[in-house]
Amino acid sequence: MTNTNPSETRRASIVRRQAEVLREVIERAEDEVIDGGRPADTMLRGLFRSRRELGSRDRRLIGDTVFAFFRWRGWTRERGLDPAASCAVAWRLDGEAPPPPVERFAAECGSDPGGRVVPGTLEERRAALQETLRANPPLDVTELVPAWAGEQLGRIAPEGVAEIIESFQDRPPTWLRVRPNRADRVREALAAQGIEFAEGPSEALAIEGGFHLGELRKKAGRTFEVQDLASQCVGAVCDPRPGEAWWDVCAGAGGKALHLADRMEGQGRVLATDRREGIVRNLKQRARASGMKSVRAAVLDAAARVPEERFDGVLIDAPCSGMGTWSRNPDARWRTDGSMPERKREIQRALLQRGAEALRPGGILVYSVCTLTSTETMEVVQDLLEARDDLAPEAFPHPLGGGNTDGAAWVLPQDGPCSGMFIARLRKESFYE
Ligand SMILES: C[S@@+](CC[C@H](N)C(=O)[O-])C[C@H]1O[C@@H](n2cnc3c(N)ncnc32)[C@H](O)[C@@H]1O
Repeated sequence: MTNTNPSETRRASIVRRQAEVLREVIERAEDEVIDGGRPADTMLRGLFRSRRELGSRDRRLIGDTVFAFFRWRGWTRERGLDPAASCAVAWRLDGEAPPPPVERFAAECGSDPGGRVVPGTLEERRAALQETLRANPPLDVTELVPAWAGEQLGRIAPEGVAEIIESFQDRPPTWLRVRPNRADRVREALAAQGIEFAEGPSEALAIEGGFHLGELRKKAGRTFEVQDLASQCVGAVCDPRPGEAWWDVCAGAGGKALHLADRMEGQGRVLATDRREGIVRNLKQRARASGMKSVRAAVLDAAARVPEERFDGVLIDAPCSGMGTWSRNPDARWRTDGSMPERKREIQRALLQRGAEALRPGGILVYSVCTLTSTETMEVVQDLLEARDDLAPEAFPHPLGGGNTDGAAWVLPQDGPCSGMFIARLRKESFYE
């Protein structure tokens, strides 16, 4: 008769169940994300809604595995490892031993190549995996992104491609934007909840680990917004003054519109538009919850129509290929095709033209995109300057230090660490009207 320990039996059954769910989720991820182009976080949200039996630990395990799978796909799946082995190797490359359900999933497929857990530099991780896989041709850092992306990065940072790709392989912290004069309250609330944080530029705070946003809100109220550091840099480049009127053309959920209003200390006006109705509804709720009376939200297709009013400042945070967000959304690199920058360039050009029309003489136009392609950044600004002789680049201090710019700045993902962003500032000549 064998002696079975009930808690071990229970643990084994949990591991078996989690391994089964992982198998199903990774299969779905291949179909829906790679073939169907659906963002991995949207897929996971849908899955968790339909599978209420999955607890918070299951959800964390699944989420971490799916994101690691996509983060390292260029060296695993794309190099012929099967999905289960790709998951196990991805955990090691992230610097942790694969948890038992991942080990079991890989063992069932008989495919785990093993190897060391490597928390070091990207080159150390590459070398360790090279030794394990004896890959031929040898693994290269540029394989961690699609070839078109490597080529675009080479155009904006010929010497810095490897460093940018390395920054895509680590998860950036969650950044909080502290609202004016609320820094003490936010810090107290974080300390009261035992949430560790680091100080960033302009009172931005970085939280490395997970935390419960709802609980923090209960304690700190609307004294902060969750906003990536690169996105906070856009508000700094706009630098709106109290009393001004600004148009945030592509306001989305309103992160930057609220920042503009805060920087004007509520004494000014921000028209925040987006062509998507649902997101404008969210924006209205968010502005109301933050007590921001100076933000007015409206649905508008800005490529087709501009408001009658003329503005002191126009911000165009345009739709783009999103390469700057690849550390937060590692799956995006495998579902974005190389024609996207060229396709986005068309809408970016149209939005910039409309934005320029809505500026008063002497007004400021700020163009930002969370991407690192040349096609959607310098080339779009060049197109605009060729099309309109009433606009000129205006120098501004780099928002993360490092001196004055000549009218355009890169925020690189390794600078924060944060998302990557391009920001240009132009002024409309005043003698044209
Ligand atoms: C990069 S996102 C904006 C993010 C937002 N500014 C923020 O800080 O959260 C781009 C936005 O542009 C919007 N958009 C795309 N085409 C548009 C158009 N023709 N007119 C207005 N908004 C548009 C999209 O719906 C999307 O929300």
